[in-house]
Amino acid sequence: MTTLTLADVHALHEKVRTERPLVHNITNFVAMTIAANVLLAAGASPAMVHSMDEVEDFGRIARALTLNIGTLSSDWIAGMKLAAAVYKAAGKPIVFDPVAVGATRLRNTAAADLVAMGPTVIRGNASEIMALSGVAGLASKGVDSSASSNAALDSAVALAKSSGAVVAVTGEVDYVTDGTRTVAIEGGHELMPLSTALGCSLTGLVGAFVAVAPAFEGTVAALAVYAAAGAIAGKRVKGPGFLPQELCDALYALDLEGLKTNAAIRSI
Ligand SMILES: Nc1ncnc2c1ncn2[C@@H]1O[C@H](COP(=O)(O)OP(=O)(O)O)[C@@H](O)[C@H]1O
Ligand SMILES: Cc1ncsc1CCOP(=O)(O)O
Ligand SMILES: [Mg+2]
Repeated sequence: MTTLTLADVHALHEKVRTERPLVHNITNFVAMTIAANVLLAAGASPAMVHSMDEVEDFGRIARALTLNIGTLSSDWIAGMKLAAAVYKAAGKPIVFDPVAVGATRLRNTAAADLVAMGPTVIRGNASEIMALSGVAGLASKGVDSSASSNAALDSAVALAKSSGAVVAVTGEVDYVTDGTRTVAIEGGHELMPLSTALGCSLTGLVGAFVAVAPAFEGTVAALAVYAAAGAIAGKRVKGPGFLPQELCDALYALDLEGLKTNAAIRSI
């Protein structure tokens, strides 16, 4: 298998910057502003809209949909299902972020239903990917992971096989798998989990990349770009407070040199 190179990743980032794809995000209240800024800084165009009454119209103009169950309620679930059906019918990519799945019955049922609708990509932390793939007896800590991404790799592969989606499990090392091919992406910074909504924002960024590239390559590229920008930002800050702002500045300025110095992709 030929691994995506960092030059390929940079070319896809330039494609995002040139095409500026509109990404429709039904995301949580915590992430809305941070994720929108991440998408803008990386060169895409975000819309953070969740009304059921606007799904059909946005489905005509947006190039990808992201669904995030972070601040869930019953009416939002109905809106997400409608949106998933509209984008699926239009043949446009859907990225699903199963925030805190495993913590409540509402989330477990909603996540299972959304996975059954056939998302293009599922992106979550280790605990979420393990819970979604059916690992029993997990103690959920809510939105934060209590496991390493390495421990979730088998679950990610199993989930990719059972769902047909490309699965990205993030953490100290990120992994992307379609059930057959698996790559690891290194980079990022240990402060990233201490700043809220950076995972949710990455899910939005995956939406932008899969709008302009096939699901597996687009997901790897989005994670590599984010890993490099996260590493650059982490070196600039004194703590988590200004990390989102530095991350946006790093995404905005990211070039091939910055990618090569701060991220790595390897086949496993
Ligand atoms: N220990 C770490 N070292 C480097 N990067 C990390 C670390 N933990 C998380 N990240 C990065 O933070 C981002 C969010 O991942 P994660 O924390 O797993 O998701 P979530 O915020 O949904 O829990 C990803 O880009 C991931 O690579
Ligand atoms: C803190 C919090 N509570 C509900 S959603 C949310 C944001 C979670 O963001 P992330 O999964 O990117 O850490
Ligand atoms: Mg998350």
